Amino acid sequence: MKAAGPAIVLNNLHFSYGHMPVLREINLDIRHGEMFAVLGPNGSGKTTLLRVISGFLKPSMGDVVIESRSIRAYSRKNLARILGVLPQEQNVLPTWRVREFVSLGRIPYKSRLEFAFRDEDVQAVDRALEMMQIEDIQHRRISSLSEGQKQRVMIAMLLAQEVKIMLLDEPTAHLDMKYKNLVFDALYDIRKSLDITVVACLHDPIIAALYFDRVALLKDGKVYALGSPDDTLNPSILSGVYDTRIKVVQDEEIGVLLAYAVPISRSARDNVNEEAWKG
Ligand SMILES: Nc1ncnc2c1ncn2[C@@H]1O[C@H](COP(=O)(O)OP(=O)(O)OP(=O)(O)O)[C@@H](O)[C@H]1O
Repeated sequence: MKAAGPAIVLNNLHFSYGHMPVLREINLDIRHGEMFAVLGPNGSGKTTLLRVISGFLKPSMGDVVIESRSIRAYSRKNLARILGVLPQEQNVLPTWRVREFVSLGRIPYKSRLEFAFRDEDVQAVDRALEMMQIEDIQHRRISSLSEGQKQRVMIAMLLAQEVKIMLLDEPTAHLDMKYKNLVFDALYDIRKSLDITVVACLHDPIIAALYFDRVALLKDGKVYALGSPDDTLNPSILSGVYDTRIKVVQDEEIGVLLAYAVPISRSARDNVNEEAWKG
């Protein structure tokens, strides 16, 4: 049954590393089953925001509410049954085999006394391997995989964990175009069928436009814009966030806005008025 209220609420969230403020006045409600993208320039606070939402970092002020309860009220194990994190940097023992690693997603369902795998655990691992199309490499060691294959293994582990909320930090950074879409197509489908909420930090506004319901654009640790991809991924907002010239074209076939930064060398060559893009 769907829980009442949003999946995640951030109330007046602030975070500082020492004396350096990184997140300021963040107020967000993220709905159940929503695909929610966080975009923004390097250093704008995206990873820090995910770490605060995951409970890895404690906010200096404000609160994180997960499924209507403050994150402070959860034990680590209970939180791990609801929320799974794919960090940007993964420390994975290279000697693990793919299937063993994906099976770690079942640990939050085990007690200290019972570690045996039941049928439901085996099925969850099989489903996760299939969704990420990595059944054929399930017996290989992680150290022998390409970066893109490793990334799919990491996501499969979260799928085996059967979490309700996935926090993904640049989940497809190492993937080629085909596998980028494979990962987001899979996430798009499973969040619909399993009502999973996906929050992902991204650098690619095209992926945000293709797959995500809403986008928060961060700048200097604050929410600069929030709304649907159509409302936020426009040249005026993007140019303001990234402080460079952004062009947006409409894809007629799939009806989404595709945004990209215009190379400065090309702007100069085409004699573009450099002030015009600032809108
Ligand atoms: N462990 C840390 N200690 C001190 N400062 C940090 C730490 N981690 C990040 N910062 C600083 O906090 C700010 C936000 O960093 P964060 O990694 O959250 O940004 P980001 O938007 O995810 O960047 P990127 O797009 O480059 O991954 C940056 O100025 C960064 O240097």
